[in-house]
Amino acid sequence: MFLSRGRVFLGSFLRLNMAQSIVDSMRTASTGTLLVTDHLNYWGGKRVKPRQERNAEPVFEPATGRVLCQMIPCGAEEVDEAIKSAHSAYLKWSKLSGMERARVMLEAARIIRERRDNIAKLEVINNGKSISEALVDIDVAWQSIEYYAGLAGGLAGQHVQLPGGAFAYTRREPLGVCVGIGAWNYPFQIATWKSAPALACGNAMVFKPSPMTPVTAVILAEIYKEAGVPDGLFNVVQGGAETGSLLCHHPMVAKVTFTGSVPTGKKVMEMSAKGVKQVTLELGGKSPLIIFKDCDFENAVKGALMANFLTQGQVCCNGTRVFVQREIMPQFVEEVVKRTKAIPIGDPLLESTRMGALISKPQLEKVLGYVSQAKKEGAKVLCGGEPYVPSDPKLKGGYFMTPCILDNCRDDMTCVKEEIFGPVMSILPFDTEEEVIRRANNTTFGLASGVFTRDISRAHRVAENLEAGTCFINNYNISPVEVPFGGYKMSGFGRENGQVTLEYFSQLKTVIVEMGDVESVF
Ligand SMILES: NC(=O)C1=CN([C@@H]2O[C@H](COP(=O)(O)OP(=O)(O)OC[C@H]3O[C@@H](n4cnc5c(N)ncnc54)[C@H](O)[C@@H]3O)[C@@H](O)[C@H]2O)C=CC1
Ligand SMILES: C[N+](C)(C)CCCC(=O)O
Repeated sequence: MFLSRGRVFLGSFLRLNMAQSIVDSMRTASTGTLLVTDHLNYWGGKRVKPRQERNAEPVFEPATGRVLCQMIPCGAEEVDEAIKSAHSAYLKWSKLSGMERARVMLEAARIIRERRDNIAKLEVINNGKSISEALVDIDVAWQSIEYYAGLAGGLAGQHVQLPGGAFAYTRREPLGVCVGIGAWNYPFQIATWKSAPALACGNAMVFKPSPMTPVTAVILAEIYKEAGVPDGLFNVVQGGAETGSLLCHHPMVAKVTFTGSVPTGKKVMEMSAKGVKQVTLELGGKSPLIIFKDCDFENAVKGALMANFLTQGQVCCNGTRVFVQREIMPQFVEEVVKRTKAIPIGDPLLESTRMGALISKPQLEKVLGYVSQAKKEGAKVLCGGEPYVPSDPKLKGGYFMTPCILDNCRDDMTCVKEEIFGPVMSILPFDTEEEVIRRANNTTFGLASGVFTRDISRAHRVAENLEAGTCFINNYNISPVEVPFGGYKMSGFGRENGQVTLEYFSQLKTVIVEMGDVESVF
């Protein structure tokens, strides 16, 4: 699979050619040196050259602002080819036993584990997050495949006895060709969270990454192929809204699983409704993190940082509304500001870096815009919220900013109501449990929530009353693949991870068997 051909150096850049192992070459790659010229589409078991070069969009390396590659969107014919290739693989894959599918998936998980360092590096170069985080993302990715491989052999129906010796049984069957549409914040991990349960159930998938992060999903496609899936089982089509909408409208698609913003999620649901396709929507959030005065203070401070600053704050489930009980507000603010100021920002490929670059210049500007709007509305910036230029000259064109803490916030401020998707924490004081639950739930979102307290009754009472798909007690933003993840309210529906996700990628057929004679009323 990963044929190693000679590298071509262009000036000081490392240029990678088609079929050359990007992953293997990552060992020597550093920030500011990589150019990807491989074809980024993948179907029928191989990388596919774009049919036309029209509408190419440059893809940037966030840490340097340099062009990393071109993203060339797929048109209707290409989308159709990818879906047909998926359908033919589906016909073979769906006939295998769960155990047979599991064996192939375990091999894919093993290959990812073996190449984790290099896949993580490529993710960092395309996404801008720190390598320490990207390594965790890749681990969560192979764990997800391993987990669903483990469940594949257990997929089964039910036997039901009926009168007169008749009986019925149910077969748990796949849906067919599923479409995955991903966001740019966890490019490789999202592709596995969607494909692992889909493939375990016997489906095929056509995956469209975000146009800003096109490079690692195709590595996953190559790894699945190397592990032994039939050609066409997992395909990658590149593109933005237009390609995404071609996928959602295609009559051979049975289901769409989407991660991204609420407005796009609504469109995906509308388009899917026309073909009565199932949908899973994993959308944004504005999650509350509630810190009671009886918390373990050290853990609560760590939790607040974890809830806000992973992936430069570009995480859907972030706990960006940090409610702190008034009595501990001064100590909390002091400690959280001290630690936020100490976060090392810079070259995301350095092990010591804890915060890299935001995904794009427009995203950086949007986040900085939220900070100035917050100031106008009366919030006080305790630290950060400024563009940041690292001392390393190669990073001067990167999209960096200093992580920001906002105080003097009110529930009606824009920074408290809207998803910022950047490193901006809003701190809000509260007095009572009843009050904080009401305020925490006063949002159209409902993805996640968190509570720090030593009082176990209170912890479970708060968890019960928060309107969100996840509640973290005394931690935040850990992502065990064994438990369901997904939204309440406008944060979406359907789940990813956990056993229940098998339900979202399979359907039950009832088979009724008569053992006697037909009793006809005619
Ligand atoms: N919940 C989450 O994890 C994420 C939330 N967001 C939020 O969304 C904002 C904008 O980010 P975007 O990447 O532009 O999110 P988006 O929701 O526009 O895009 C997500 C995915 O949907 C695709 N898409 C866009 N329009 C489509 C259409 N009409 N039909 C089918 N697919 C379509 C995109 O190409 C991308 O692959 C962010 O600033 C953030 O607030 C963004 C990414 C992830
Ligand atoms: C991995 N985790 C839990 C921090 C975030 C995953 C959800 C997302 O796509 O933003």
